[in-house]
Amino acid sequence: MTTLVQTSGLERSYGAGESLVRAVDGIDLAVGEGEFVSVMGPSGCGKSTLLYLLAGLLPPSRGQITLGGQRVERLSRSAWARLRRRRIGFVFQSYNLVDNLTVLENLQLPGMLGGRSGRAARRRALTLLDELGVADKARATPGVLSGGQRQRVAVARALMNEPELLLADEPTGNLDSAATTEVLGLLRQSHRDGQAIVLVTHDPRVATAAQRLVTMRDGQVVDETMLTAGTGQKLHLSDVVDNS
Ligand SMILES: Nc1ncnc2c1ncn2[C@@H]1O[C@H](COP(=O)(O)OP(=O)(O)OP(=O)(O)O)[C@@H](O)[C@H]1O
Repeated sequence: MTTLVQTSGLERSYGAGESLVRAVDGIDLAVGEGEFVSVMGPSGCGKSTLLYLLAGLLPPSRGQITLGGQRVERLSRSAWARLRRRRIGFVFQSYNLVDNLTVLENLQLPGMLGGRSGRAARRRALTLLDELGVADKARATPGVLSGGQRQRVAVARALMNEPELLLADEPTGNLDSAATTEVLGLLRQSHRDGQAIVLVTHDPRVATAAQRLVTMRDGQVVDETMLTAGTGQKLHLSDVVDNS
């Protein structure tokens, strides 16, 4: 498998002196093209920080990040923003949709920022909304949608520019069981279509949709388990008990 993203000695601290927190403390992680990796671990172990570092939303304190063969850890904010628009999709637990835009506009905008014409962005947005089962909500604003529908829209937005890497931070954290199943189905389908995914979750059911489970503790990777994709067959849930 060709490596898509790789970190080496990745570190990120917050604060200084006695209040210094080593949120990510020396992580070497490689994710292959089209690979689906989930990350679990107790609350505060650095999962979100790791994801934000991979997205260039936070600069590392130390270490390297290589994306598609390019060293990216020292890119400027604006260079990261350009790179993210083209190559990385991000799904947040709290959806982060723009409330005063319609669903269609929420997708069209990043599509246009990613280089599509208004018409092409609209076409792509409508196709995605259709594939993700929320086409009938295109003209609604996010406020009238259920949590599950909002997260479908957020996944669609993340996929607008056909990113090589989809990063998802607790995408089902605010959803009930039925909506979790729906969003998980979308991620699985997207992975079957060749999408590389790194997913942070507290939910073992969600984690086992991946091909590989990475367990973190205290800012470090303490275990990596290969899963039988989507079945969790090789996973012993007692090994990944989430203490949060
Ligand atoms: N902006 C910040 N300033 C200071 N400390 C922070 C900041 N963001 C995170 N931290 C600290 O860094 C550590 C890792 O936080 P992070 O949110 O990455 O963990 P997490 O595993 O994602 O937690 P959770 O599962 O609760 O979301 C925690 O101790 C947290 O309190």
